Amino acid sequence: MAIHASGLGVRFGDRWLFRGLDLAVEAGECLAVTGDNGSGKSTLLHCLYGVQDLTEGVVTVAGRRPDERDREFRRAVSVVLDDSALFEEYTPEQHLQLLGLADTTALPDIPAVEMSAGQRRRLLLTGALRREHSVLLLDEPERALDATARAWLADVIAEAKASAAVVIASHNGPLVERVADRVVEL
Ligand SMILES: Nc1ncnc2c1ncn2[C@@H]1O[C@H](COP(=O)(O)OP(=O)(O)OP(=O)(O)O)[C@@H](O)[C@H]1O
Repeated sequence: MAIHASGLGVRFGDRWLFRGLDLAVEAGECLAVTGDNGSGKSTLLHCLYGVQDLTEGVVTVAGRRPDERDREFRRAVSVVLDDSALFEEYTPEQHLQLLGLADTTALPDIPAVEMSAGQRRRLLLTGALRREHSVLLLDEPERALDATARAWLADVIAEAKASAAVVIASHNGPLVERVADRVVEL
């Protein structure tokens, strides 16, 4: 099982965001996490990437305890959690070169700092989707994308699912409908 979690719980102060959550996702599957603003979707993805401590429960991702400082873990797990993971002075081509990939994005040849929110999002998603991975974690991947880019996104997630276990947090009904095999509502 690529992602296995049992009895997950996160509490901030005296409020449990979620508790007693069990998850199992294998390669070839996409789990969508849905729920209102503030229900804990991003927090759950952060737990799966090891950047948020659990209050309760046990989780393994790609056979390991999530820890973003662990090279082997990072090698297996591709993520887009927010838009901060860009080098502001680097162009799309330079970003993709860092991953050993050719630039096929058709994004403008300008530094990230000058790009629009949707262009930044597409660059991050392209890097995460095209680098090798066995687990893919995407937090609101549709954020800032126009209709054309949302259609592209649904296609590339459906493709990625063939060889990876995928978890997306999303507010986008059509995307969830298209790519998700199962939905967990927080
Ligand atoms: N480190 C923290 N300390 C205290 N509260 C936190 C912390 N991180 C998140 N929260 C709270 O937990 C709740 C859930 O946040 P989270 O970002 O996981 O929700 P979400 O479902 O992703 O929301 P959205 O749909 O708006 O993106 C929010 O009320 C947030 O303020």
